[in-house]
Amino acid sequence: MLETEALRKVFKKQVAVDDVNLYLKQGESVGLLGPNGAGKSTFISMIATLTKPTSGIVTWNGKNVIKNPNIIRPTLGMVPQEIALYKELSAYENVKFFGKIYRLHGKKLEQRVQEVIELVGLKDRQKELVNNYSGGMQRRINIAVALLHEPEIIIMDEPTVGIDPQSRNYILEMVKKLNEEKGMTVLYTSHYMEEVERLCDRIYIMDHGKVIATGTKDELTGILSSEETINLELEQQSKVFEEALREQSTVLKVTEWEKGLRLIVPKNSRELAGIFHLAEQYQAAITSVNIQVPSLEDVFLHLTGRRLRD
Ligand SMILES: Nc1ncnc2c1ncn2[C@@H]1O[C@H](COP(=O)(O)OP(=O)(O)OP(=O)(O)O)[C@@H](O)[C@H]1O
Repeated sequence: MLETEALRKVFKKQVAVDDVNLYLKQGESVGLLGPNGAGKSTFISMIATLTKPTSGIVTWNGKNVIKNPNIIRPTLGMVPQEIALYKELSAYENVKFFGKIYRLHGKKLEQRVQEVIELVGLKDRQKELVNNYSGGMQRRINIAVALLHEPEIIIMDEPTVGIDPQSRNYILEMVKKLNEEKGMTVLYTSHYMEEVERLCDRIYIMDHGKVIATGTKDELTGILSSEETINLELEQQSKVFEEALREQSTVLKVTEWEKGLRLIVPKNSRELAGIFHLAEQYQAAITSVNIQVPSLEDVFLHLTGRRLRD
């Protein structure tokens, strides 16, 4: 239904999106996961026909969107990262204003305004000025605006960044409902792996403008089925211990985390005895050990050598 082929955007010499192929079937919820600067915003803004690609194709039901943006615009709802609201107007007035831009009027306008405000859970507070809203409530109104014209597909650009946990949870649940109960197709970008794990049927992992892996969560973590992660909590970080671990042929990767070190080792390698031995040798005090099944974060680490939120 929506497909991109070798979609590319170069700003001067900076390749922001590097020949990305992606597809979304009707009713699917697809996640685009990547760190800041991976090219997610630029990619989706090309799909939403807000940015012109340097090269490549976007099709909607087989028709070329770049040549004719009106093929997709009426059926697409876009939730941008920044808040695009009039702060000195009430939430109700804001939504109504955008409804008129979508050429809704009269009873239909009033009905849709109330439906979307209810959907984002702000019916009781719709008459308040947006200026008095929390960041999370403002995001919810932004989402309401994107839903006004009953789009078939909604594209969300990191809708939970910088907002309170309650609004975050509300937004996640709402996206899930829109997808599962209303059958809306969703393209959701985030650098929080828990969010795409929770919401998305399929995931594209993006880094430096490229898609570096794609699949269901199980398929992606399956990349690491031969490995496991060991989290070592240390009394304090120890560079010599870290270096000694790196030199072990059975330790595939070592990274620091706030409480100690994280190691990737082959599954069932029985590496722990060796690790304790080294810790003793280098006088590193291990306070806790935890072996974890692979997450999308580990997949990202495995593929790039960096953590998603470095
Ligand atoms: N208008 C622009 N002019 C020049 N460079 C740009 C422009 N927009 C984006 N870039 C660059 O393209 C790269 C990808 O940026 P983009 O905003 O698409 O990434 P992102 O994954 O959405 O990250 P973020 O979450 O920080 O927005 C970055 O290096 C960014 O600096």
